[in-house]
Amino acid sequence: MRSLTVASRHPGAAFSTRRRPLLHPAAAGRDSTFQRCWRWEKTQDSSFGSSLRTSRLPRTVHGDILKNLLAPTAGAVSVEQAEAIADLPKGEMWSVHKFGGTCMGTSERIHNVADIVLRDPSERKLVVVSAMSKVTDMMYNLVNKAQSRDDSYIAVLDEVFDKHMTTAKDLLAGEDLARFLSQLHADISNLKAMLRAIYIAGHATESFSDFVVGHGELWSAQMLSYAIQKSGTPCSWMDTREVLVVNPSGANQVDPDYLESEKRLEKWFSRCPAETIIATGFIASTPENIPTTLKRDGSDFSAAIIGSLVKARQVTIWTDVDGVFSADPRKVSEAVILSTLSYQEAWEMSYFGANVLHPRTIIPVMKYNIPIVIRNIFNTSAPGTMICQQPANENGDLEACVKAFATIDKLALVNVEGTGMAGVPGTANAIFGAVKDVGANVIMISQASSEHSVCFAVPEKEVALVSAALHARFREALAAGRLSKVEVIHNCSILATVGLRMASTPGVSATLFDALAKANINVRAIAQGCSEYNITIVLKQEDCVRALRAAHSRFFLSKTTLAVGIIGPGLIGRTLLNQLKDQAAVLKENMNIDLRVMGIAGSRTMLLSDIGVDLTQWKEKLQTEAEPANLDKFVHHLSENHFFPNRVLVDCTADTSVASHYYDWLKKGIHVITPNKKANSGPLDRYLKLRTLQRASYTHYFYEATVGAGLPIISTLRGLLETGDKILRIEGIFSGTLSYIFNNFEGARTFSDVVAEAKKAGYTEPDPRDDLSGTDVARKVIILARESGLGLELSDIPVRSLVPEALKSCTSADEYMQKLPSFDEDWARERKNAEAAGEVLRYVGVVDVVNKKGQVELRAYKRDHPFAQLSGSDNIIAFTTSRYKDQPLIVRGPGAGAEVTAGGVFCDILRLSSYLGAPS
Ligand SMILES: NC(=O)c1ccc[n+]([C@@H]2O[C@H](COP(=O)([O-])OP(=O)(O)OC[C@H]3O[C@@H](n4cnc5c(N)ncnc54)[C@H](O)[C@@H]3O)[C@@H](O)[C@H]2O)c1
Ligand SMILES: N[C@@H](CCO)C(=O)O
Ligand code: NA
Repeated sequence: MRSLTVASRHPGAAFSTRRRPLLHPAAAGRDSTFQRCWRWEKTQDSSFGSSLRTSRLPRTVHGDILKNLLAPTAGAVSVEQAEAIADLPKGEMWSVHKFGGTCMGTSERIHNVADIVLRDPSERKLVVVSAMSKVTDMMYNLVNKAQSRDDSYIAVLDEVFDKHMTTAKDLLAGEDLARFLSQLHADISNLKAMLRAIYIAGHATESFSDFVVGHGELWSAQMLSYAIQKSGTPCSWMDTREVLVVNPSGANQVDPDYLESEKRLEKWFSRCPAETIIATGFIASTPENIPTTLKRDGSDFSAAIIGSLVKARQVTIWTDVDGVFSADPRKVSEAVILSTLSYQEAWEMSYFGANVLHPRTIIPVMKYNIPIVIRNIFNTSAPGTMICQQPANENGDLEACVKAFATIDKLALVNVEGTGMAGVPGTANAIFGAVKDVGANVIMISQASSEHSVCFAVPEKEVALVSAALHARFREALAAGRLSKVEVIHNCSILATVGLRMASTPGVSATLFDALAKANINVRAIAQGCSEYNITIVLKQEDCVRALRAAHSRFFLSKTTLAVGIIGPGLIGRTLLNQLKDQAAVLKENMNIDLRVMGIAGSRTMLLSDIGVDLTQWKEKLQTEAEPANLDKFVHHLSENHFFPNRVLVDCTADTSVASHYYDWLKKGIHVITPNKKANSGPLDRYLKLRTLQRASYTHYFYEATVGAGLPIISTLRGLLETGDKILRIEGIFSGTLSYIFNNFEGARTFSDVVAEAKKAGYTEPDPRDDLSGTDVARKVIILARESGLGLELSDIPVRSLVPEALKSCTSADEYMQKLPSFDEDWARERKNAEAAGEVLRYVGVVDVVNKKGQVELRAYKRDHPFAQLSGSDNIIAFTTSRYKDQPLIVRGPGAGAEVTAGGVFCDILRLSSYLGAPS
């Protein structure tokens, strides 16, 4: 696979390749790596080629000239080597290699190629080579210049000469060098004469051009052959125009004539029995012996055809990538090299933009089950990818059924709809006839069996013509209402999932669509042929990379990648960031969960990252690299990062305005996790709207830490409800702060001291009056009440406030804390009254589900009551239900504090990961 470039499916531009812009800044940083991994193949039918092929001379005239010109190279096999061999040597002993232009780029590389060939222990080796890199383009260029009567073709030809002369001088010596240079001189002077003729005529025929261009291969084959001979191994070179016979079969395509080629090959072998043969790639002859080429990827094709003619043991295509990737590694950093691919899979992959091997390259070898191995010449330790009949590593699991993913961008969907199509033969014919008439290429087609609509994808640049043609073709049907519309959906992409064994394995498509649904990706159209090698999905172009990553991670790594945005790096937020920092590597290693904090937003500044903030330095970076906080920009940054299929915002503020955005975030497909109680205890209609939206979508909203911090309160309640238990009453101490205060308000201690201590310990809300006023507990009661199905508002809960009337008007938490000691006397009195009765004070909340009520109050409990036994910031929550009627289900433990709360939020993040497909 040389590039994962999407080739346009336009008939005329079928094989042009274009380098895509780098998509991932992280990938840009690794440029050197993927330079190596993703080579951009030179285009052999470059723009020069097409213009050259338009003018034609009568075959007989220039055919003769060319036959004569061919004569000098026909002597490539030395007479001394000629020896009659009765049978063409075939079978297991042949190993075929193909080295592309990059492999043959310099004398050093040619030397390296020679080494690789010599190291192959096969009895017989046939090595197909391309021209040195850039030479084919230079050759087309000089023909183009000559036919446009541009004198500078001579300079280009000199350049070509110099390049080969310098390389040969580096590589060869003595007689070999002299022989090569004399051939080179002869060829160049022939070419000069020929180009001069083209210059005078002002045009070149396709055959003239092919003849000129093919010299690149003739020279590289000779140089390699001499280089191998230098080591003492007999080696001949083959001008494949003598052997390979092909017939033109349409625009830019040829069909090999296997029978004729086999005969000629037999003849060639009878003259030259060498065990190591270097053959020219790309070039061939017509049945009339007129030089031609095998067009794009021609050398791969040459190797495959020759491989099939000699029934080779294996065809190795040497290139500059380690093998075929499971997806474009620029888009999916976790893409893996596939050890095997079936012929059909390789075929599908190349069609879908992964330039694995041109499909036609596979046809000749497939017939004889000859494996093709793609290997990296710059990394010979990599085993490469073997394309063969049956993938070798079958382990029967679902994941192995899907081999790879590919994408095609810049498409439009066309939808032709109407009731008049059903049961009317010829509708499809009329639609696609109109499409053909404007020369557009149809990439996928989908029609439901109701026959109510036909939907198909074409390249975006062709859709305007297609739409106009369809409107013209169906004007009457549209006017009469037999067709309701011809609709175009722009900016689409295709995601293709490829795998031979999808056909026989249930659940593949379910898994695929599940991964997409969880990444909140909308599927516009689907196509799967009955071969089931491929499931094609059309989606919005902006979703394409995310879809690719979601699907890839689901099948290949089960790695759930989650982009996390953290809002409010206060006590809980920063504790969570530290916990994430400590645990991220373990999660990645053991659970295949890749958590990336893409941004941290405080109230004044925010820090954004495209690949994930370095959590060992987030605090410093939030100082030095931050920008002014802007929540819209922050959310946009997270949602527009298409490299991460799943996004979650973690709201660690206590802010009502932040909470008011949850609805929009969920709507955008961003999951929300929070310890902030404001959304669930705010206005009931808003809460219900939020829950309704979330329940109807694939987005998740988790808020375990809003009640009892890290204690499993919400999840316990959910478990009871979802399994059909009936909640009768929930009663408990829900405030860590107030629990701490009353557990420690003993002996000589003053109330204000203990409050200050709770604040210092991180139990209180940012403003401790939220705790002391009972509002915080009331919010928790509301959250649990609503969770239990009660439609209560915060104002429905009677609350006993512990904030003295005089302090309610304090403008800040600090002022409140300063003034609090003046009320210590009052508190001491209340406590003593309780103690006199053998009781303790506890601040409790009640959800009375039976009577649909909630309540928050300060109560006195006997010393032996479970509520009197608490310590620290313990919460205790008792669920009385139909099943737990006599003895309530009790959850108890620290219900406030940085570590336990952040731990509860972290737990929600992992819960989300497992909902998204992380292993349990
Ligand atoms: N402390 C606990 O034990 C505990 C337990 C359960 C739940 N909670 C909840 O956790 C949340 C955080 O509590 P905390 O103790 O960390 O509070 P905190 O005051 O230490 O942190 C809140 C942070 O949010 C920032 N912030 C406020 N508004 C913002 C905005 N609009 N945009 C960006 N940032 C904003 C603040 O600057 C601050 O850094 C609260 O909702 C609280 O109810 C806390
Ligand atoms: N301030 C809260 C934090 C936990 O929600 C408490 O004291 O319980
Ligand atoms: Na909890």
